[in-house]
Amino acid sequence: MNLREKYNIPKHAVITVAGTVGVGKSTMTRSLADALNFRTSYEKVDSNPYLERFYDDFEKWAFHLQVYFLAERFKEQKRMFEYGGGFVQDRSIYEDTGIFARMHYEKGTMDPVDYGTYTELFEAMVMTPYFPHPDLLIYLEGSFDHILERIKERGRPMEQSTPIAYWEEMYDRYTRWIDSFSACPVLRLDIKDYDLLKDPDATEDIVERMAFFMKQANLLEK
Ligand SMILES: Nc1ncnc2c1ncn2[C@@H]1O[C@H](COP(=O)(O)OP(=O)(O)O)[C@@H](O)[C@H]1O
Ligand SMILES: Nc1ncnc2c1ncn2[C@H]1C[C@H](O)[C@@H](COP(=O)(O)O)O1
Repeated sequence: MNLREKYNIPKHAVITVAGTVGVGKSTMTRSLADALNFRTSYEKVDSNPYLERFYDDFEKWAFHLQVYFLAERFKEQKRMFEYGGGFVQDRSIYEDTGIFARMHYEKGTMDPVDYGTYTELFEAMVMTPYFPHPDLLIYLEGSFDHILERIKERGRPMEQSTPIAYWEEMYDRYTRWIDSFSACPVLRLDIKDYDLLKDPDATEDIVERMAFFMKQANLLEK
């Protein structure tokens, strides 16, 4: 019996892992998907044709990158729908608009006309009754220093050369964003409370917490 069956997690659930850069979303996505026997949906980093150019010149590439991410996430949404769920997804589409696009617009590195076009496109595609929300969003949080340490440890060159102020701004925005997020139920996990890389029991503890949370929210299989 896998952990999904043991804890009655619905077979068709879509679980999204959210949080700032470097907090541990991809690692959590992999562990949960393995434990639940779910498929994964990752965001494209290595094969993303705009990401490095974007980090080199925010103003020039912000719009291209946002449209690219929006298209990619929408395709993934379609794929998850076609499989009928049973997915763990690395980052939500809501973070693209609520954190990244908005931050670049408000900090002056995304043109206001581009931002308007992007927002209209996002709303037409996502803010419709036909767009299914995840069943659960797992929000990973931790201290800024801990997260910065992880960004350094992972060592993606384009992120190493980005000023720390950028990560600080993003961190603060995430903290405010999650407090008002209401598109689906949110389970918050503090990264100091588990270590998926060193503790073999950590994943089961998290699945158990998920099941407890989903039971309170009436989301479990009967
Ligand atoms: N639970 C964990 N315990 C210890 N280190 C972790 C944990 N999760 C992630 N890491 C490390 O932190 C770094 C960022 O993790 P990653 O999953 O790539 O983050 P994200 O997808 O949120 O950007 C990686 O070096 C990863 O090995
Ligand atoms: N929507 C986005 N706009 C700008 N940058 C983004 C967006 N989504 C992801 N990113 C960046 C941030 C990181 O450098 C990589 C991957 O994110 P991660 O949180 O490490 O999975 O892409």
